[in-house]
Amino acid sequence: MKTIDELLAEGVSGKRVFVRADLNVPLADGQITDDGRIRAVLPTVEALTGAGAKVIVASHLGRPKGAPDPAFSLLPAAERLGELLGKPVAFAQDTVGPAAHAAVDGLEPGQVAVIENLRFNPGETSKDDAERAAFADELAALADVYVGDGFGAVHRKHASVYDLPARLPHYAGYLIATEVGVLQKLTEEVQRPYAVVLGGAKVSDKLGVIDNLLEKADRILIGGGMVFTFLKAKGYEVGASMLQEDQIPVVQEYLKRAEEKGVEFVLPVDVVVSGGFPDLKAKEPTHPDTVPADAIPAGQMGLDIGPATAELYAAKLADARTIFWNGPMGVFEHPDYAGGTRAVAQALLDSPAFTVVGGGDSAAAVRLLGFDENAYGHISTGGGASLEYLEGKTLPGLAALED
Ligand SMILES: Nc1ncnc2c1ncn2[C@@H]1O[C@H](COP(=O)(O)OP(=O)(O)O)[C@@H](O)[C@H]1O
Ligand SMILES: O=C(OP(=O)(O)O)[C@H](O)COP(=O)(O)O
Repeated sequence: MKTIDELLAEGVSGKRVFVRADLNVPLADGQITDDGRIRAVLPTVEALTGAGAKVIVASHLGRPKGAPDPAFSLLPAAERLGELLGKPVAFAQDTVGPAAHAAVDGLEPGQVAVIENLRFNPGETSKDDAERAAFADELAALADVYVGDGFGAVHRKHASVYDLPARLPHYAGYLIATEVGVLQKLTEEVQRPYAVVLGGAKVSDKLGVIDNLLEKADRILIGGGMVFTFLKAKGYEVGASMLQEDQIPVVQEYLKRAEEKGVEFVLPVDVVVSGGFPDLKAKEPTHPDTVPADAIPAGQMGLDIGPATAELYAAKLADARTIFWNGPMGVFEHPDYAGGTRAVAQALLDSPAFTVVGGGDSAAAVRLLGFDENAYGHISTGGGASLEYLEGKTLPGLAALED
């Protein structure tokens, strides 16, 4: 994989450089609540502007449905990027249309333009190779060189991640190089016991990863929205909680295999429930209940692991030598449901293990709950990406950067 240092050595002055970043930051009411992913791409953008490149920064944000949707505009991220760079950043209100071309044509060496959300275009995420290729051709027309630095999206076979680098000279940015360096070590020299903590809301993505983790980890602790498919698989009722009904047989098979292989699955013993999903804007008290994990009342929604579970998980992490954590334990954005995530974040710090926290929301949670991000072994900007990397899978966005 050629890195950006080689590009800089070759010279980029006056060249149009397309930086595929992951600026998929959490937003509340249109405001960025954590800018970690924007800060993570600064070294790459600053090196390029410093060398006189015309820099085009592109990213997805959220999961819009292949058409413009103001709720998912990249404008707030572009503004924040400008603040962090300390200079104005042009913003194009389309991705490959006239506004994007005008913004790029208007760039002087050392200047930056952000184009609108890549996923406003159906070609970006299409499963149809020809449709993705056509969109990649349009993106390629904007630039002379490609720098891949959106680590959080390298597991996606999307036009800007996978097809575009094939059309331009391509290099890995500093973030991708750093992430891969740390995670590679984790695949080669894992100190045991190796504990993996999984939570969050992207349940179908992450359940698949467990198949492979059963071969690698000694202990797997489950929290977040994933919990309820496990509880249901054990025969418990889960009320109105998040549930992947179709995955129940898969989870049952995981539980069986774990027992055969001596891998310890640790599931919640208690759950914090409420009558519905909390209002994350108002953040008013919701008066939740804590109930045993096998007694979630009908109509109640599980929104965090309970305090007994938090204590159990801390104990299960205390003697681990390696811990990988992806996915908040609950709806940490509301103070009533942040306890489990806070407890796990603290348990990682209390343990002597090498600790890796992966994922946009997990990394944001650590910072928003007031923990020192530098106290962890590594904070990865990618959750799904780091999990799939640790599985040993070939990731489309990394393969595309190979020569
Ligand atoms: N029990 C739950 N029910 C619904 N959502 C949950 C639950 N637990 C956690 N979440 C949500 O999961 C989201 C993060 O999930 P995800 O995107 O998978 O994590 P990451 O970005 O770290 O990979 C958070 O916004 C959080 O509110
Ligand atoms: O937030 C992301 O992944 P993550 O939640 O696994 O860290 C990336 O921006 C990828 O987004 P996607 O899961 O909508 O493809």
